[in-house]
Amino acid sequence: MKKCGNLKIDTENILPIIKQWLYSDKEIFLRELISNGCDAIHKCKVLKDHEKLSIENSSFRIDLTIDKEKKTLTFSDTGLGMSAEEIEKYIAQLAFSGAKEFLSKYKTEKEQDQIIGHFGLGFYSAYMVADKVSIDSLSYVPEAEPALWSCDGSSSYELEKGTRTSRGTAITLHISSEAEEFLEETRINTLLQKYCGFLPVPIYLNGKQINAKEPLWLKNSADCTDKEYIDFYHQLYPLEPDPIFWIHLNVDYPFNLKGILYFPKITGRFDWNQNTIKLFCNRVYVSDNCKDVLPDYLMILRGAIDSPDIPLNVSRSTLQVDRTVRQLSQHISKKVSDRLLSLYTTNRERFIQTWPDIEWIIKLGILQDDKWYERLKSLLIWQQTNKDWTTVEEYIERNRLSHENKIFYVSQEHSHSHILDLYQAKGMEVLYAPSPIDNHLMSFLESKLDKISFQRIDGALDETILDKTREHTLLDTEGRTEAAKIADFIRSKLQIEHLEVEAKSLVNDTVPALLVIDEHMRRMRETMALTKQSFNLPSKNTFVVNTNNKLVQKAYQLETKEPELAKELIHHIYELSLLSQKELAPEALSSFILRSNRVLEKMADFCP
Ligand SMILES: Nc1ncnc2c1ncn2[C@@H]1O[C@H](COP(=O)(O)OP(=O)(O)OP(=O)(O)O)[C@@H](O)[C@H]1O
Repeated sequence: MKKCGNLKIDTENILPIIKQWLYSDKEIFLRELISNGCDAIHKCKVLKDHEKLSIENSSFRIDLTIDKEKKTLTFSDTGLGMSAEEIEKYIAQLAFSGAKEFLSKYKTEKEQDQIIGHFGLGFYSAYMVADKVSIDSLSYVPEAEPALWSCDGSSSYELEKGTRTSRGTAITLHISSEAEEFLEETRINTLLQKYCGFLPVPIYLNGKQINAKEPLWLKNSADCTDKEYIDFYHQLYPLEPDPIFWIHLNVDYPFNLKGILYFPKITGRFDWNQNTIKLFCNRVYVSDNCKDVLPDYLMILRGAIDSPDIPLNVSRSTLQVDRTVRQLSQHISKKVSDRLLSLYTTNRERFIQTWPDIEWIIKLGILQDDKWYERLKSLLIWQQTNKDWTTVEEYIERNRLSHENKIFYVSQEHSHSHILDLYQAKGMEVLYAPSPIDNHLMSFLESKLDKISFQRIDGALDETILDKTREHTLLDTEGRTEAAKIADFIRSKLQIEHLEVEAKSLVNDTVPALLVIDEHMRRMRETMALTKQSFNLPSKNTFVVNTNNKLVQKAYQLETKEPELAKELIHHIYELSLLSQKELAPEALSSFILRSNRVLEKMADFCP
């Protein structure tokens, strides 16, 4: 048997569902009721434009009044009002939005953009905080009768002749005992600032106006001064230092979007998961959750985005990710990259100054988004140890003859100084790569750019820091060079498993030794540490002693007369190189200090 039917809703059950599940936060009732008042006023303006109504714009306002004794909160607007029939049609019929009906009658693109409601449910959010709600309304239609509707949250309501004498609607919430916080003026004031601070209609709380300012994003960027941008930033984030620069967004096609994005000054650590951009829909604050509207690497930006085209769910607090959202995200990414490029090309000095605040965005974007990489690869700059700034391409070009396609770097300014001395002795350029993301970035660039490789200055023993003219190449009777014998001697004194030992002629005599840490293994180890993986990678280190260094030569000569002291010295030289390369384990520090004292005592013995 085949049967067709219509789904039925049991009205007894629908209100509890709205109360408990539809809205994430109780406070949202405020946004919903004010939005309704705004819509009602906007509709009046449309009727006025269509010459159906003659009134002064100055009469438009929404008033909130708290009556603590009666435990009521009243929203009164001077909008178009409702007749008894309209209340039955729009309010008593759930999920029927008068907004849609109105728009189909008076439809123009402009008006569509400005009406907030469209689901036909928002009014019922009042029952999250109220036991009973009444509506006293007078329609704009000449000779209309006021209507008074009230409902205690059950499925029945009362409708009678109202008392209102002026056009508009007053909605009174009899606040429930669990929601008495909403009878506090300060609480309501804070919520009004948050949700309604930028609404186009004046809103008053107990007679005081809340929202005096037009949102700056609506103004033409050519008419905004720096001061206005900075003041607006402080209005959104009162405790933050001044932003470094900003981008004014204004798109009409293929979607409608306005907003201002700020690059914040980075102070201390920042949280990429923190939602800091405020999302608005027709000037109503919707959420701090801009995830998906912005790519991850831009989550650190601040500011406001206002778009009627962001597809919100019924509760208006989360978005549905669809094609528009993805387009929006790509558009914003393009705008931000254009801004960075223009700063780099027009004012490289300022770009460099702001680098500490923007480098994370640029680098993370390069790793996460190929289009971003293509657009911004030319402005990825690195500071050199001589304090100049360079791009990889410029570096490669300058050093083509001395070390083709190889880029030398150090991770930190104050570590590796003994090795840096060797490079500087040969006038070689070394970059700083201090941030934790640089490891990934260098591996990424190696995969993108043909043949280039990054090498930390202790990542391999580069030919350029060897002095071949002073190499000990003479063979003894057993066919061994002096350097090989020194290496054997060091190995026998250290006796450290898996540690390679070499003796080389280095360009700078004052450096006794250095530790060569395999570049590839070290990067893997650091990545694992960053991602908190505990797998213990074997290290692949080579201890290189300098055959031109006096201390190394002395220790070698001491072997016959004072073998114990020679051993102490070699261990000491080894641990000093670990220390200067930040490789000395914390638990080895106390034995290092004890040995230092013993060695110094011995030295003192030699003094007269
Ligand atoms: N203050 C008001 N003045 C005039 N009409 C109102 C007022 N409040 C509500 N209405 C009418 O009741 C309808 C239903 O309101 P409700 O808040 O439930 O849904 P909505 O605003 O249409 O959509 P949404 O659920 O997206 O907010 C509105 O579309 C409007 O026609």
